[in-house]
Amino acid sequence: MSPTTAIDGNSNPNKKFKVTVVGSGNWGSVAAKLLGSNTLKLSSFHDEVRMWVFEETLPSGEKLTDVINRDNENVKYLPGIKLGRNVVADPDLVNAVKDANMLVFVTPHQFMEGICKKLVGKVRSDAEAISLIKGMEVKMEGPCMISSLISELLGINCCVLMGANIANEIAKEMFSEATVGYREHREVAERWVNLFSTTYFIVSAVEDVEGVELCGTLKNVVALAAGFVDGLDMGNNTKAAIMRIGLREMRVFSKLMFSSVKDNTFFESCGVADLITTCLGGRNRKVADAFARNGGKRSFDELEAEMLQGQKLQGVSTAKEVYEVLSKRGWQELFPLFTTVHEISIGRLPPSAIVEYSEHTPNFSLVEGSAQYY
Ligand SMILES: NC(=O)c1ccc[n+]([C@@H]2O[C@H](COP(=O)([O-])OP(=O)(O)OC[C@H]3O[C@@H](n4cnc5c(N)ncnc54)[C@H](O)[C@@H]3O)[C@@H](O)[C@H]2O)c1
Ligand SMILES: O=P(O)(O)OC[C@H](O)CO
Repeated sequence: MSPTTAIDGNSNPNKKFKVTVVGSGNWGSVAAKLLGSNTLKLSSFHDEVRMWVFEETLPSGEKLTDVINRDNENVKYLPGIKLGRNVVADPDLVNAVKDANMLVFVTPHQFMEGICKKLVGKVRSDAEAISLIKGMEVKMEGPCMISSLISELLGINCCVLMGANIANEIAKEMFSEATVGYREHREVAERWVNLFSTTYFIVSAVEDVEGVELCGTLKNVVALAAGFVDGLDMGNNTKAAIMRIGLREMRVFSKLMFSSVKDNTFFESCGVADLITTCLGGRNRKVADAFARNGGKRSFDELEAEMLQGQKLQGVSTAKEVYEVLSKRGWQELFPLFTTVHEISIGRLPPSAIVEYSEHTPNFSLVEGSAQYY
């Protein structure tokens, strides 16, 4: 960082950063609230935070955007919490991003490719992005992290922010931590840390975009396994074992995909802490619990629609995406937990298989970037 650069990475005292949040679900709305309260306090940011809303009509016949702007509350995805008057909902994606030089992406991962394609050529060339999205795409060449999708399609740098962050708790300003992952540009990471930090939301930065993003992405698969265990009333020891095995598979998978991934990242909020909170209190765990209690007879799609009222699970599609990567490489046996979670979620195996696979689980370690048995 140069000596003339301020703590927020702004070396030009006349330049003000303008923030737009792309997404307005449960976490998207909480992020907009948190950012809106900070932009009012930080002199190098414009007060207004624009929030792109995927427009929908409420049962009352009103548009969600109109209700958010009138009542200052996202009544569908974050009821009971005021967002702050400087958070402005906008149903027009291109209009929402056009003036922003700090773009916060926070939608379910399955919608991001379509969103990015609509934004090609529409964002400022000097914009910086951050992704709060836990998920990935799988292409012919292999996995494509959402931050890479944003960077490649929009031609802008993209950091990530992940952590033990159940949105409804942060909305109530309960203490938690998060991790920013960045590549090379420390001063940009510091600007994001400054923009997100509050007394109840403690953010730190590590130079490991892929490690941070894969932690946030893969823990959702382990959360499904934890939910199956809960739904089968298997107890705390079993759940702890699933979390340990899951963490190990997260680390091995991440390091096989990106040799740059650092072991220490797994000890940050984005790693072990997010795994724990998701396996205790997340939506993936909750719906997987119901799936197991129904003996796998009701699909995840059906349960998601019934239990989450429009909110989206990330774990089921991530388990499928991870499985595609594993099967292309012939690695299923190296990742028995990830493989079994996918096979249970599509009904190929019963929920009880979540512990049965362990009888023939190979132990493995990483030696010079490749998986080896030990
Ligand atoms: N909710 C949490 O506690 C939490 C915490 C940390 C990270 N995350 C991550 O943040 C990301 C966003 O999750 P969320 O909780 O804000 O969303 P959500 O699951 O609460 O809401 C779903 C959102 O998707 C939108 N949507 C529906 N159809 C769409 C379409 N066709 N195109 C675009 N958008 C559409 C809805 O309008 C809604 O805003 C996910 O990757 C999630 O894993 C969530
Ligand atoms: O509710 P989940 O399972 O989508 O998890 C929410 C967050 O990712 C927890 O950090």
